[in-house]
Amino acid sequence: MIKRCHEDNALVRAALSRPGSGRVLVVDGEGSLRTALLGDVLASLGAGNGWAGVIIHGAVRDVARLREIDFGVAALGSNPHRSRKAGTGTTGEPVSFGGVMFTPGDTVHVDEDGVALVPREAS
Ligand SMILES: O=C([O-])CC(=O)C(=O)O
Ligand SMILES: [Mg+2]
Repeated sequence: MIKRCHEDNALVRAALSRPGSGRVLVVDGEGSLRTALLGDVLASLGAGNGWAGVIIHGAVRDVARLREIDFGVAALGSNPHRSRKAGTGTTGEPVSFGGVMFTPGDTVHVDEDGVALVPREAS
């Protein structure tokens, strides 16, 4: 989980550089569609490190290539602009967006229609 990485994807790269063990990285980009928090390079990095995918409350880019990578991507939209690499945000805390609180250990189901969350207590 990455909280409040507004138009800054340094923490996304850092997280996807570590072993994913089949997990989904949840990223709270505070809903900004002005810069992309992930593209094909970071998606390939995550796939290579065993991440199942990402849920991004923000934008991505390189969409045509993302479709070819075995890595799930759910995002609000796309934008070709790059993000800052300053390291804004925090890692590991619960994050909340779209009226949903994501807590480490929850299960998520994602398809083309959207995201469904199964809280840890219910699974
Ligand atoms: O480098 C970035 O900031 C995002 C990107 O385009 C990629 O991951 O391919
Ligand atoms: Mg790229």
